[in-house]
Amino acid sequence: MKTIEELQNELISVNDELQKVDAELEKWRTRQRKLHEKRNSLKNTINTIKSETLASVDWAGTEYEWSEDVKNVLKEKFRLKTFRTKQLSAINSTLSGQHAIVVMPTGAGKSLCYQLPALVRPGLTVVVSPLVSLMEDQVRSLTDKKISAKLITSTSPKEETSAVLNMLKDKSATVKLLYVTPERFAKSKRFMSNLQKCYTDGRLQRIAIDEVHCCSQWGHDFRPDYKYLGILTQIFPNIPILGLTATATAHVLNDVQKILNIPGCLIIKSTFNRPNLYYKILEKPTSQDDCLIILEKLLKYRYKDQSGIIYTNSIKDAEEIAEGLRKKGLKVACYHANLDADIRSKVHIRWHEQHYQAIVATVAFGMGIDKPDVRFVIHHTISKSMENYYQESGRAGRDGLRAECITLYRMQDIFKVSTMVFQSSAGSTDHLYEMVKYCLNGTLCRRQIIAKHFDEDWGDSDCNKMCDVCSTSQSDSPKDLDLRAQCRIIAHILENAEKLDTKLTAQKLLDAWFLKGPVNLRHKGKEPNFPRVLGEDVIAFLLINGYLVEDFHFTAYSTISYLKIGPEMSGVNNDGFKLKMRVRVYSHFELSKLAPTESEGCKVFEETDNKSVKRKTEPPPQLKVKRRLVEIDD
Ligand SMILES: Nc1ncnc2c1ncn2[C@@H]1O[C@H](COP(=O)(O)OP(=O)(O)OP(=O)(O)O)[C@@H](O)[C@H]1O
Repeated sequence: MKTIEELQNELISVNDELQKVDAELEKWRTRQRKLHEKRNSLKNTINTIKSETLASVDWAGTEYEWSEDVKNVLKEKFRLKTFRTKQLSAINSTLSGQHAIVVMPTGAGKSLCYQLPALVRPGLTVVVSPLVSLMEDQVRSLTDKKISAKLITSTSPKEETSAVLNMLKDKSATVKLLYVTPERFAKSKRFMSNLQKCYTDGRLQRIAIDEVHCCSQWGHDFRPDYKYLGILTQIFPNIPILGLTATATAHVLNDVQKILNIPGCLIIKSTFNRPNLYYKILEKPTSQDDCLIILEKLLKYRYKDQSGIIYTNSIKDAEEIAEGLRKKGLKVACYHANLDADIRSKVHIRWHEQHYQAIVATVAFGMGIDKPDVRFVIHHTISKSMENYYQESGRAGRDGLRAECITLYRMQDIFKVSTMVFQSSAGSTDHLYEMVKYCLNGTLCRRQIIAKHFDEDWGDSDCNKMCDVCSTSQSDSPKDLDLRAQCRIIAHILENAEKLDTKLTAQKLLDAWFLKGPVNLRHKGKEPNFPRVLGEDVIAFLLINGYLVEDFHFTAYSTISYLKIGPEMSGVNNDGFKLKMRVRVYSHFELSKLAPTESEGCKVFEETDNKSVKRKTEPPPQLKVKRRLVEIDD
């Protein structure tokens, strides 16, 4: 029998070997991870090249066998004279049998891209849509045009659902468009087997998927049942899929292609520039009462008799502001997820009917808003990302006429939003900081910041003085604030607080920096020789650039964001440390003067039959009222 010493020696050598194996495994795991990353990146590159090759084809031609019919249907059925940008390309590509994703900004006219082809070819187009209210609107509008369209929802009467399901098996049926929710594909066996019959009879023409970004977890409206749509290409081979969305980030588009099993498909993207929207950042006062005075002036004078939306980031704010404005004699209503569906629907309808001038809402007031004459969207608090901001502000000016997108910005709101973002699984502080960058900017065209977000490049003429930066004549050259000394002071304050076992919020840090608050937290130097409001900009600037980081702490009632020294601050005491911040230029803005109505920007691009692109002003389209906004068809 072995001695204990021998066994212990054996144990040591086994441990040594295990350590070596662990190190080896770690090496292989790292290699495996890298190979996975490389594989994904290669796949994405191949898909992008495939998409780009398809996109390099000129799809906007008028020489296709169906071109004459397309022209006639546009005029006779839809009573429209010309196509808007990329509509004809989308129509020709889907009629050619291509799988495609159409990316157009909100209000650009995506619906026509599948409604018109449905009438040019025999058979049925199935449209997947996430909201019952959107489906009802579309079916109503098509029926008005004498186009045969149906929908099935969980609330449709049994006989109606049955009739529609039978229609799928009926070779002589004349229905051209059928609207369903994604849940129908996932949960109704009868629907799927009847649709299979429709397919084997050769009557399924195409599947259009509206708001296709809902497939992706990276999108802003993820809907789990959209994932199920990936099987469609297997069940219905050769049936073209046409996805439509206003979300353009490459990450989401790649994900959507993967989920739908259409990698490398054609992507038809029109510009995201909305030339008729005027973008403006307005200094937000610290007190709610002062905020109300600004909002009152805007609604009473600048947007007198005009319709709009005020977005807040909490139900409490929405209720307080609506109440405050009502007390000032304004006709506004509140909208948030805690209200009953009936009340929300009533509020929405009355706003459409111009009974309310504005809706004070949380972002629950979102997808499905199709009021063309929204002349202003005011953000009382910043959005949680640029993507969200673009979608929310984009609800203004759908009629192509001038509208204003105003954001009230103040440093304190960063932390209101970051604590919410930190608690939710979907958001990210990186995305929020992009939004903060947009607000802190006072020298670069706001459109250029938005364009960067969508991988686009817009020049001065694309803005045409339709943002506060471009419309302000900047006589003095921009000023840079040297932050070397101030950074050292801020780092010192935070180090000292840590020694005292004290955590500092941004406000407390500002206090200590401006020699206010508890004496033991202050520094020994002089107070900064600039106003505190510029100090707020400095703190925000340091935060979004990694010199400061947020440290979130939970209490029983809330989440608090404290500030800590960030990784970029490590070199602050080195001789070579340099840091400058461009000082914001505040533009003039008349709260009490009627907003301008005319501008070059009030034009929308149109794609004509002969492909030349020209500008044209449109009359506002008819009002459409969305009934139910948020139901999910289950
Ligand atoms: N070629 C066109 N000429 C004039 N008006 C058009 C044209 N195409 C669409 N429209 C009108 O533009 C408006 C917006 O269209 P639609 O609802 O399809 O937009 P959308 O891109 O789907 O927007 P959202 O993303 O908000 O759903 C509608 O009133 C529609 O009638």
